Amino acid sequence: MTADATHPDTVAGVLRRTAEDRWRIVRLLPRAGGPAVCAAVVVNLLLAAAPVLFVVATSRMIGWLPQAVRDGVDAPAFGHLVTAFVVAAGALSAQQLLAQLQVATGLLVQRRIDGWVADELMTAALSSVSTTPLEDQALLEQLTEASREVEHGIQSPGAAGAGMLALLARYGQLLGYAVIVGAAFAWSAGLGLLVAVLAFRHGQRGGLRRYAAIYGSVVARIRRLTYFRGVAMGRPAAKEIRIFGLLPWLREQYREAYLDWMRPVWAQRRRVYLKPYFLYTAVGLTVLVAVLAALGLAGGDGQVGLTRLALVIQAVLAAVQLGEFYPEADVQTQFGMNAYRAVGEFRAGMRDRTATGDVAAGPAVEPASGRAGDRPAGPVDIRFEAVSFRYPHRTTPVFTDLDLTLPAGACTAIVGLNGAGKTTLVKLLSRLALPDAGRITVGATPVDDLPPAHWRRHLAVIFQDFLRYETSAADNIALGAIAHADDREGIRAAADAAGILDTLDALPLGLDTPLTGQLRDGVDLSGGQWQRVAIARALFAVRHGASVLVLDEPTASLDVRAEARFFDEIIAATTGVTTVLISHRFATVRRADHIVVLEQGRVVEQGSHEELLSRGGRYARLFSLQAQRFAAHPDPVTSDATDVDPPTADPPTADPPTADPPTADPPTADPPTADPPTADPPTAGPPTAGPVDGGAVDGDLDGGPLAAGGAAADVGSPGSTR
Ligand SMILES: Nc1ncnc2c1ncn2[C@@H]1O[C@H](COP(=O)(O)OP(=O)(O)OP(=O)(O)O)[C@@H](O)[C@H]1O
Repeated sequence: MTADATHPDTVAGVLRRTAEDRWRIVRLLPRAGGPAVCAAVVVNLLLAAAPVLFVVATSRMIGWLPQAVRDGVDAPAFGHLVTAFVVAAGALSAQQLLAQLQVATGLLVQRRIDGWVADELMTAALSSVSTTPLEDQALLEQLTEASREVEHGIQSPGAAGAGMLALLARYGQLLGYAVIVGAAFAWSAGLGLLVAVLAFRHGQRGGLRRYAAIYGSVVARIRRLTYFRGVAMGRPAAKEIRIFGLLPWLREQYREAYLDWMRPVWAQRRRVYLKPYFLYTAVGLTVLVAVLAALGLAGGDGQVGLTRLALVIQAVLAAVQLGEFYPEADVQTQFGMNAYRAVGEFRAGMRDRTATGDVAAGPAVEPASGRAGDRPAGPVDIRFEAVSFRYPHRTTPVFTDLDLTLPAGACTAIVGLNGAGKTTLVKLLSRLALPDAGRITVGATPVDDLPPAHWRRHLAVIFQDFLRYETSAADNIALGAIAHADDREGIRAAADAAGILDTLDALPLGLDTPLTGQLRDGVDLSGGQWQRVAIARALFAVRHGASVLVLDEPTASLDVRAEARFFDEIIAATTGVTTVLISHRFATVRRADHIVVLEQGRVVEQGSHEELLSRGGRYARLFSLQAQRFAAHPDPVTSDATDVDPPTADPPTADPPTADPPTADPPTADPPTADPPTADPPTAGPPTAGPVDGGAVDGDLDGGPLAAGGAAADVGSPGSTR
């Protein structure tokens, strides 16, 4: 916890920090609503009074008992005895009932506060335009701590609020017992009792506070521990753990992470718990013994009657019990306060980004309103103008002065080796990352001038790591334009265009089937089927007004037939929409209107498939390489020509081996020394090892035989179907 470091560990510093934290929690209480807080306050005050009343009533019973026994049942003393008994029994019963009410009202207060804090946290987490702040380690740590407690609700800010109210009952009782001792015996004894019990409490509670400070300082280590536990128990890793026999390795990692977390705690536990506990217990016992000794002496002298003696003894014994740990309040207030402090620090951290313009004036993620009707008058060019971008904590920029145009209503394919910056380009386009320099314009308007939520309503982006929502198939598609979730016909049309409708219709509940094996009647899909569902989500967004469609590796999980039909069935369904297609597969990109080759954050080539092939540069070589792979590794699947492209449309002569001649590689674009002609012959070796241009390993390209089949088969066919 960084806040701990800002306060010196002196008594004044501790008191100040505790007061600040508690005040912060008190200020949260109104979030639970006036009636709920009032009810909780009343219950806790009554709970403070009931045990005190019980002590008073039973003491009076003891006081009347000798006389009642002496005078018989008809005497007034017996009546007093019975009255005292009834009051004591009533106080005891009320105490039982109030304890239940304390739990119920506490839970109500807790849930309402936690709901509000969760909203605040979510708003803060989503307040930045880009996702860059969430890549900041310190900020992420605060978010982790804050959200973990809010989510589990055990040591949450709401639990701290309820715990604070529960303290009213405990300290109310303590005060009541001290007043009894003061009134029945001596005010100095009452004060002494108060001091003694508070000293015991400080020994207990102070230890917890110090423990929490250590716990806060190792929160990052807990995340590692949680991570390994999640990997070991979670479904996603279950296959690899079994295949690679990773259990012993995981066990060791978990053990190490656990020891790494606990060692600082163990190292300090004597300082934290033992020594202060002995110290404060000694102080408390001394004061207590003095009070009891004074009482004994006074009783011996006959200065204190039976009722008062019973009162004082009972009050002292009951008060001593209050020097202990309070299970309904202590852990909750300590860790709940820490969690709320983390919420505050996280919100402040996100606010700091305002200075750099990274936080939207309003909520960056606003509820999706209707997309239809919000569409620009017509598609317009999107331009990257001298855009530079570097990820935080990275020294090398991804882009330096990038200039690029995405023509309006056309399909632009972006190709490039791994790490070339393709996904980052999409992040910049959708403002999930903000340029360090340069600008992106939509028509004549800089994208920065558009409210992020407004701009994003025009975007339908499916990233490589698209989300698989554990909800119905229909919802998975409708989430592309949530305001139109009731457009069942549109959902079916999008699923149909993505080629997944028949599969979804065949599920147990059709489109209403939950797409998860974790739920009753739920069914999980294959990777390729999921990819089609994600594409359907984007198509549904387009149907409802998105005018820019971005698909990052849309065919990565599609089989060869689906990949071959991708353009005809999916891209054709979005005619007139400005489309960006990112793919390593030439079978996917070759029919795009415009192809851009990215390399190390620069556009090294662009044009149509035919133009780029005839230029004989980077694209032509990569394309040829995939074709050669196909030639070298014919795949039985692709030999089913009817599923790919008809042989007639694909004359072998259209893409002769000479498509990649040494002479087609102009020295200016690609120095011959970096890419010697002999380095790329058809028989140059295994495809994954073939060096391309200055040693760049093209094995990064996802150009397996299946992809190459489509690419090779279609060379020379008309460029675009759009
Ligand atoms: N969140 C991040 N933080 C820091 N660096 C990043 C982050 N994401 C990507 N990078 C770096 O930015 C560069 C471009 O990454 P990007 O994901 O845009 O490449 P890509 O062309 O999409 O790659 P691929 O084909 O493998 O998907 C890489 O060097 C990568 O290491």
